[in-house]
Amino acid sequence: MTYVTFPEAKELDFVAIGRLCIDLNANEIHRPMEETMTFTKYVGGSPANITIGMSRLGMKTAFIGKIANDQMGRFIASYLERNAIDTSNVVTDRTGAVTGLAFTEIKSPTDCSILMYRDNVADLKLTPNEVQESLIAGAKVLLISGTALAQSPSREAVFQALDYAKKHGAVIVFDLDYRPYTWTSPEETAVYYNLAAEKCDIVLGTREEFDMMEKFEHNPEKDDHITAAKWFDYSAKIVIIKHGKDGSIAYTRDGVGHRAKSFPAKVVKTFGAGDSYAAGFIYGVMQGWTLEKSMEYGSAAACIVISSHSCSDAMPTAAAVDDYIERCNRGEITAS
Ligand SMILES: Nc1ncnc2c1ncn2[C@@H]1O[C@H](COP(=O)(O)OP(=O)(O)O)[C@@H](O)[C@H]1O
Ligand SMILES: O=C(O)C[C@@H](O)[C@H](O)C(=O)COP(=O)(O)O
Repeated sequence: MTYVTFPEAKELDFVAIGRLCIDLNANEIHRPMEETMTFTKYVGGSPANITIGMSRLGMKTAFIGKIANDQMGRFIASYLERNAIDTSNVVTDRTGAVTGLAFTEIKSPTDCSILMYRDNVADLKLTPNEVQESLIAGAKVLLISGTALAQSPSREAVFQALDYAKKHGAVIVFDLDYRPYTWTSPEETAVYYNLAAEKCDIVLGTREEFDMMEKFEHNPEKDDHITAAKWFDYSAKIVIIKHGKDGSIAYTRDGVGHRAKSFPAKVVKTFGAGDSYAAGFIYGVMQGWTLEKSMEYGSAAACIVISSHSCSDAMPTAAAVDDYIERCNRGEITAS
């Protein structure tokens, strides 16, 4: 059964809009940030990670965003280019804005946190008139990410991109990617998330992220069915609610909740799971696979990334995901 139809005659498979940042992942793991002395630098930012994941899986990709006019911004642009991502709509800021930094703390495989430095960041300065209509017109999928809605003018740039995607028939994916520190109030957050979600074909988020969106709803039991059903009155065809290592459920308009098996992983850190899952899942549905198989693919990609030190740089190729699934099926990989 096909739940989403992707436009065929478009040369670009996937374009994402949102933040391009730097992850600084602790080298000395299993200790608090206070005791961490060295970090490894990677490209970061959830939509950037997903785009790198899609590119590694063999998809033709592009990114719409804004980078700082400094060494970090140039590092990001060159990493995207080396990963075959079209950067023609990656704009350089001219106002002195900086690159967002995410310092990660890896206290244990289950206790990880992120310390964000996001004052005056370039990514939130993308303006609507910098979004290229022609790029979105030529793409099968537009992915938006919630953090870009946190401030103007990036917020308006995302709504402009949504408008172009609707006009040109791109499938719109919304990764909720809720990062509270970028927002000023829960009410503002819920309003803008809901306005954007109304326009999207596929909505992906954790239970906690959907809870945030239900600020003005009545769902006391945090029932996934109730959460998903709301979006089928708008544009959504698939709503995925993720539950960490307990897996995820994809709801469809027929009321069915599709579940897929998850895989064991030797977990180094928890972050990066959602981004790699999104890349694997979107890749799968674009191949015409069942939702279950696509979710499995996303889960296996997530296992590879959480077993690694980075998010972006660890994004697997299709051969690596296939190999991981085969090794799990042969019982060669066990949980940590
Ligand atoms: N410890 C784990 N072991 C195996 N798979 C995991 C683990 N944590 C996450 N995953 C996989 O990654 C997916 C997304 O993870 P989740 O933690 O829900 O997202 P996010 O990183 O956005 O919070 C899950 O649905 C699951 O398939
Ligand atoms: O999104 C960011 O700015 C930081 C990411 O690069 C980071 O590594 C991360 O948190 C990944 O998010 P997740 O996949 O939702 O766990």
